Amino acid sequence: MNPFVSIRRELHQIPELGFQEFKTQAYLFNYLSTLPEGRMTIKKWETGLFVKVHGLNPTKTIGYRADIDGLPITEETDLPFCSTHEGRMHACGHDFHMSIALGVLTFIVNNPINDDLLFIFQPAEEGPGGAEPMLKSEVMQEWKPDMIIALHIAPEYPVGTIAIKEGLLFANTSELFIDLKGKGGHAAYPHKTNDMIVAACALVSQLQTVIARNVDPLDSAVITIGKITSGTVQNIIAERARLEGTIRTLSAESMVNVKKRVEAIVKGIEVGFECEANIDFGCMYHQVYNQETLTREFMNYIEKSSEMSLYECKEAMTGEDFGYMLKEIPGFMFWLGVSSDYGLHHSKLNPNENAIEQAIQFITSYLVFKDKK
Ligand SMILES: CC(=O)N[C@@H](CCC[C@H](N)C(=O)O)C(=O)O
Repeated sequence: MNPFVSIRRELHQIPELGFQEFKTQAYLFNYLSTLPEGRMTIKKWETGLFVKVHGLNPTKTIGYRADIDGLPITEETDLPFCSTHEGRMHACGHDFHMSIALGVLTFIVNNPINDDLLFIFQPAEEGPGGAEPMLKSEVMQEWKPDMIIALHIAPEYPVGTIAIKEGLLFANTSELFIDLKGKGGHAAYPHKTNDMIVAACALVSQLQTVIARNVDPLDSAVITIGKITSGTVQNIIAERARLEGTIRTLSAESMVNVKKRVEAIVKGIEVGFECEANIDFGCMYHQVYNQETLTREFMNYIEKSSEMSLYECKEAMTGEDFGYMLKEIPGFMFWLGVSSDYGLHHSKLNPNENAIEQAIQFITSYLVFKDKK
């Protein structure tokens, strides 16, 4: 078996949430310690790592970022190497991202190029966001790369495909947490209570009118409520409800407008249901915007290669805090086809592992091409 497939399987078994990636960090660190000393400098940052691979005669530094956190999902794949952490799963492919990054890093350590490379193993991409604080860290300021790249697995594309576009690739995002507090009581006396389950249901429906009626149909936005918590038992009217969700917009202006509308609607619920409401917009991610020249050059490189097919995709409503890095450092992100029947954030996501070796070879050859360019 390809060693980086084994590594992926080992990492797959130990998914950890954002800023709790202690075992993952130790695993990465231990692996890196097996590589020849002298060619690398490793610096720990929170639960992540910066690894500088020293070039032979550097004129620039190329950054490569891999995110390392898992999701609060109970895995349902039945794979022999499925998650050993209850209620946690690498359901967004970060196990792939890490093993591919280690494969590329290993190749370059053993076959040095002229330029320096900076590998960034970043915690907390799923939230609350590790990219922005990592970018502001002293290490990054000292080792700031001249360009930076990252990939994300794409279950919907076949292995051997890279999907990418110039400019906007991923949306602006904001988390959304809404707490409602009313008056609970006996199920048989609704007139003496303010039922927060009824209020929460009304709120979910009304929030969808923001997308349908307040956003230009030629723009795009999403409000998803992914979790509602409320109630204690079947015959008690719920005093509290909590809605957890996310807002996505293609433009930064739309995000401001959508948030204003969310606030107005929540105010209306407060008045209409005589309850207290609190909104917390949680963490926000800047859009992922691919720098045009570097992206076009990469696309041309794919087209000339026999290893990968290029698919020029549309932008997606997914979010990625890599957007913060791209805001300050020119570069791009791309989708790597891994053909899985189940999508990202699904408990049965099962990406095709053949994509790992292919990606390592392709990215390595691209870095060699970029060397000294
Ligand atoms: C690629 C991907 O799936 N990223 C996540 C990022 C989540 C950001 C934040 N927790 C939010 O929900 O807004 C995504 O859900 O798109």
